[in-house]
Amino acid sequence: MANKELLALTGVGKSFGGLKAVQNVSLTVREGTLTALIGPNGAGKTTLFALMSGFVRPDTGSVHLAGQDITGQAPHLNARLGMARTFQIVQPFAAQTVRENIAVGAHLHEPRRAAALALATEVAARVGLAAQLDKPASDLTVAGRKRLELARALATRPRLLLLDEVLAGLNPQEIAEMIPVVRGIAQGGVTVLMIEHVMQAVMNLAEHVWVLAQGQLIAEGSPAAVTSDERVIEAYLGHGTAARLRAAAAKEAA
Ligand SMILES: Nc1ncnc2c1ncn2[C@@H]1O[C@H](COP(=O)(O)OP(=O)(O)OP(=O)(O)O)[C@@H](O)[C@H]1O
Repeated sequence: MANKELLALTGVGKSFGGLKAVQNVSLTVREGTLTALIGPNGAGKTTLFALMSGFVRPDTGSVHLAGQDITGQAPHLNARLGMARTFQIVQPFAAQTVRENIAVGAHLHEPRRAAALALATEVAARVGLAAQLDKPASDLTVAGRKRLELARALATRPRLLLLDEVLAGLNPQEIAEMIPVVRGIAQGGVTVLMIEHVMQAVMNLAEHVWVLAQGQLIAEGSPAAVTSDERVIEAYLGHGTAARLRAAAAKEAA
């Protein structure tokens, strides 16, 4: 039997002035899945995350979390319902330790300081930051900051985690090290939806992929299916690319 619907978007749209950043997007994220949202630069992915999580109110359509209408509801209320989000640009409290930074997330459900710090320690182990807990956040490398961003979100004990390019800016080795961290989070029972440009990670991790181009969903399916979809190739590489690639392959085979 298919898993329960956790997040459902119906006809969601948002314009900025004359620019239709997201248009009529409907999709359903099922509980316990690890899925991805991909698309060329400026396709509307981050805006769609903002619409899901309440940072931006949609002009049209609705957003439901576990059956509850949360359309336009403020992010901190959505966080209480179990939705956490990371940001592309990581901004830790630089002077605070890694443990204290993670505890900020833990305070969502845990008012007691000692308990929040204990949860921070536990979460740090899940993202490979256990050895860095007492360092100031400013000492972390880019890869470390990405892990910290993940840990802060995880410390809110989310049911649904929205990851906005957690692999951006990492080198191939750091990416390879981060992939099992993300998989481990999903295996721990958190539903994960990630925006990701690193296709190796999408192929490796996602069981289902949505493709956004110019604000609209143009394809969805398994990673293998969407990356061989002509509309997707054209959206990334420009009109006529699929035909050119086919012609080049035919020429090579001849
Ligand atoms: N607050 C805003 N005001 C005006 N325009 C915006 C705003 N936020 C996003 N946009 C525009 O909406 C479009 C979609 O942007 P968005 O950041 O959602 O795309 P993206 O797919 O996340 O891109 P990238 O992969 O480059 O991060 C872009 O043309 C962007 O310039």
